[in-house]
Amino acid sequence: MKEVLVATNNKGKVKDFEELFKPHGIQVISLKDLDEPIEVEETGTTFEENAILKAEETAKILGKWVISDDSGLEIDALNGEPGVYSARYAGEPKDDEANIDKVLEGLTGVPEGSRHARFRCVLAIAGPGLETQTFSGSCDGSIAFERKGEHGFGYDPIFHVPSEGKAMAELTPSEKAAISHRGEAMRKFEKELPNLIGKAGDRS
Ligand SMILES: O=P(O)(O)OP(=O)(O)OP(=O)(O)OC[C@H]1O[C@@H](n2cnc3c(O)ncnc32)[C@H](O)[C@@H]1O
Ligand SMILES: [Mg+2]
Repeated sequence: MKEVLVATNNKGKVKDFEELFKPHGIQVISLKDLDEPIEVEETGTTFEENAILKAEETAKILGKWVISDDSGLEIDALNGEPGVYSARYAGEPKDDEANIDKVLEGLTGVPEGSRHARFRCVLAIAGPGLETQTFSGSCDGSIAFERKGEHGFGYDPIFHVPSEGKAMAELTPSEKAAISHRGEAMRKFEKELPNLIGKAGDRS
């Protein structure tokens, strides 16, 4: 496995995955690199359902193993919103800045101690001859009052990471990989990697 197809159209996720696969010498190819667009409808009600949908549908279309990622932000004071709707919280088309504005407005008047939130991520791997597997991770923090930092994507500028004393967007890619929801899911996936490479070898 010298390259891996990640079934995502999100450039920010692609960068995270490049950082995560770098130590394995594995190159990341995403749906953005394909000639034909693939956009799987995310009709599930959980991160796990959507991750499986994206991985299985894309694997069926391409006829090879793919990894997908479904993720989002859960804010306690907003009863778990935006959750599985994180990408399009402020409506179509997907707009990270508008999503952040909507979260900050929703939390108007909510004091510092009541702004707990968590990022969640479920990775799924699916493909020919493989039983679909999932790996999950989460990252606890709180929603800041304003944006900080230039790294990352999505809600990173307003997600305060207490262990680092910084916003997620202030962390370098390798610092984010070490503590993020995607990093945690990825480390579980890594444990399974030797088995998966073995299975890939059996098929060739
Ligand atoms: O479905 P794909 O094509 O992978 O791309 P997407 O952006 O639509 O991805 P999701 O459906 O999984 O929605 C995840 C959203 O949650 C947010 N999100 C997920 N992980 C994040 C992270 O590490 N940092 C900041 N925001 C994140 C961000 O708004 C994403 O658009
Ligand atoms: Mg999506």
